[in-house]
Amino acid sequence: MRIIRDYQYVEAADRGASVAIGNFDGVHLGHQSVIDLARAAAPDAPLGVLTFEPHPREFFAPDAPPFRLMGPEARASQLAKLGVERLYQLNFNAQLASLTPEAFARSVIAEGLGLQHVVVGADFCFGKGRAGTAQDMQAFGADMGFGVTVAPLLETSDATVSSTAIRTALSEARPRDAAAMLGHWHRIEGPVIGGEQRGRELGYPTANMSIDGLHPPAFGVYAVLVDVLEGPHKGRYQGAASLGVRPMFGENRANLETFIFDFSGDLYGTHVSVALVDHLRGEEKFDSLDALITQMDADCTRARSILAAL
Ligand SMILES: Cc1cc2nc3c(=O)[nH]c(=O)nc-3n(C[C@H](O)[C@H](O)[C@H](O)COP(=O)(O)O)c2cc1C
Ligand SMILES: Nc1ncnc2c1ncn2[C@@H]1O[C@H](COP(=O)(O)OP(=O)(O)O)[C@@H](O)[C@H]1O
Repeated sequence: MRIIRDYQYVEAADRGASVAIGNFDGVHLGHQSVIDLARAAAPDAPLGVLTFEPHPREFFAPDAPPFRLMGPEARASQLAKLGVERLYQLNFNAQLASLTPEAFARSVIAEGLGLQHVVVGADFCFGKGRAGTAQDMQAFGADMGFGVTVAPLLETSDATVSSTAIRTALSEARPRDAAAMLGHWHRIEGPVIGGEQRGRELGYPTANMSIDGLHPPAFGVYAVLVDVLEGPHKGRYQGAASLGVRPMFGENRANLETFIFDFSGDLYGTHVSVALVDHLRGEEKFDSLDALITQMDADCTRARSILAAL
């Protein structure tokens, strides 16, 4: 998959694609069906996704609480897994935000990227003031020479699949419900960072990861699947992770701390991906470190049996 960040000066090989447009936060089942429509609309064209970075909501409200399900790297790797060959990840800035719907269709889609076909969801809005609708896109396509498919909103048996519904499920400690809408586990990805070096003393060294900039799932202890994505320890593991502020040890910045079963080795700086499978309990402040360790032993036993049953 090639990532193209500018809609001007695009190479010939990166033009003529059939593209799904949107933010693709989470790359959930609805997003996957939109991508399938882009593939079906022009099977011989390069398959693409047109998205924005930062997320337009982050651009317009930079101080709002973090809401994203994934960062741009995790999104790109998830899209690549679906067979996307071109990721047009346009820099969302004041200039792009100021384009009218017609100027966006002409300058970005028709002329800049030379797209052959675009697929948008039925609720898609675009251009300055979000004034353009999916129907407007169809009219521009007819006029400017690109095909347009409007994808219906995907529903599961009980709800419309949406990034918002997935955020709610994660906030309410229902990671399996989130996974049912995502079509994959919700994952937190990034490099392992240093902590207080307390874990090894407790007998539970934990690979720590930042959750800055991400929608925080419910705090507490989770059964997790761990993919070490690179380096000598690359592979799939199981574990138990604590997500939150660690009330045993004062007020801390929320992060994710993962104890990996049957593992020893140095993971600092290594990119890992942690999938939240089940929420076991909330974070607690125990009377003693021994009480915490006893509870961690129980958490790990329970996580092992949950993960063995997957
Ligand atoms: C399975 C598990 C359960 C945990 N439960 C709690 C908890 O209930 N309360 C808490 O304050 N910290 C909890 N933690 C976080 C540990 O306190 C933290 O990982 C440990 O202090 C290591 O910190 P360090 O990585 O900065 O060295 C838990 C960690 C794991 C792996
Ligand atoms: N089973 C394991 N699970 C997680 N990390 C481990 C494990 N064994 C060794 N490590 C290494 O130990 C580090 C965590 O040790 P810890 O004492 O908790 O330090 P820190 O406070 O820096 O996270 C991890 O980042 C990783 O490099």
